[in-house]
Amino acid sequence: MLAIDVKDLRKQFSVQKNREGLSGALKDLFKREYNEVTAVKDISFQIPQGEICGYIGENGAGKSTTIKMLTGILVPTSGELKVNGYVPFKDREKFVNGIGVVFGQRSQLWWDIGVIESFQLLRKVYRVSEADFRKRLNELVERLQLGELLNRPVRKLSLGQRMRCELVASLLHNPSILFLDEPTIGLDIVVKTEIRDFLMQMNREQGTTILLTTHDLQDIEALCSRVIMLDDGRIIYDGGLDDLKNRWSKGREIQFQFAGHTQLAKLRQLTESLDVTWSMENEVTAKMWLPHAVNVSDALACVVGGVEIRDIKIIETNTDDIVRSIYSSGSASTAKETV
Ligand SMILES: Nc1ncnc2c1ncn2[C@@H]1O[C@H](COP(=O)(O)OP(=O)(O)OP(=O)(O)O)[C@@H](O)[C@H]1O
Repeated sequence: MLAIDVKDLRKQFSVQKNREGLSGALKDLFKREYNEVTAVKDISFQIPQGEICGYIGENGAGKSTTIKMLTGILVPTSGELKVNGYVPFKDREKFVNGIGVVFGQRSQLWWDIGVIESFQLLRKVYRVSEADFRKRLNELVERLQLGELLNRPVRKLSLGQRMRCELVASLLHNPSILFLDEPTIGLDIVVKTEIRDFLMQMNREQGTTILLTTHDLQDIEALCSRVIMLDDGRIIYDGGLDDLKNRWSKGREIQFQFAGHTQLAKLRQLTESLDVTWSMENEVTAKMWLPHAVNVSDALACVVGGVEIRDIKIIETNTDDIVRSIYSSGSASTAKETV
C-alpha cells in the first residue's frame, strides 16, 4: 500500500475583497465580493511507505496547504487523496492514529504545564495504553536526551528543547507517517544535526515515511533521496536529488594546489582537448571549472602528467544554488518540460 497517494489535488480559497474608502466599506457591508486564490493546482504524486520525501517551494507555493489537506485539516476543492489508505478529511478518527505532525511554527504542547503532562494528555487523545506509552516514551527520551526537561513547563524550554519535545509528542502513538513542516526553523546547527540524525535513524529502523517541507535545503540534502518542488501551486520537479543536481547544476569546480609555481598557459595547454576553464588564485593554486559533459577523471588525468599536485578538492554546485537559480531565472518552465 502507498503511504500517500494524491491525484489532481486542488485547493481554492475565497478571499474577501476590501473596497477602498468609507463608501467601499459600506458597499462591502451589503454586498461582499470575493477573489478566488488557487493555492494548489491539480497536483499528483505518490509516496511509497518508508520513503523520506522533501517538499519544497518558495513562500506561497502551496506547501502548507498541501500538508493541511494531507493531514485532514483542510478539505480539498477537488481531486483525490489517500494517506495510509484513508481519505484524511473523511476518516479522521481512524486516520489520525497513523500519522504524526510537527509544524515548526506552531506548538502542539500546552504552554504552562510540564512537558510530561502534555505527553500524558496526548496519550489519552491517541488512546495509547499506559504500558505502550511508557515504553515508547523511554525510548524517545533516551534517544533525544530529554530526561531533565520532562517536568519543565513548555514556556521555559529553549526552541531546540521544545522542538525535540514536539517530535516526541508527534511520535508517542508510533505513527507510520510523519509530516514535518519546517521542523528545523530557527534552530542552531547542533540541534538541527541532532534532529536530522534522529529522523534518519527512525526511518531506517522503523521504516517511518516522512514528508518534509523546509526552506533549509541542508535538511533535504541530509535526509531526502527524493524531492518534490512546487511553484505557484504546481509541481515543477519530482525526482531524485542527484538527478536534480545533474540536470540543473552547470558543472563542478576542482581546486588544485600545486607543488611549485605554475603558469596558467601551461594548465590550459595540458587540458586543451577538454572544454574546461581555468583561473589562477595565486602562483601555486588554481581552479578548474568543468561542465557535466567533462569527466572529472579525464580532467584530472590531463593535469596529473604535466604538473606536480599537492592537493585537490572537488566542489559540486550546492543544492541551494541550484534551487535558487531555478526559481530566480524563471527556468521552472524549462524544468517542467524536462521532467
Ligand atoms: N486560509 C487561506 N485563505 C486564503 N488564502 C490562503 C489561505 N491559506 C493559504 N492561502 C494562500 O494560498 C497560497 C499558498 O499558501 P501556502 O501557505 O500553502 O504556501 P507555502 O508554500 O506553505 O508558503 P510558506 O513557505 O510561506 O509557508 C498563498 O497565496 C496563500 O496566501
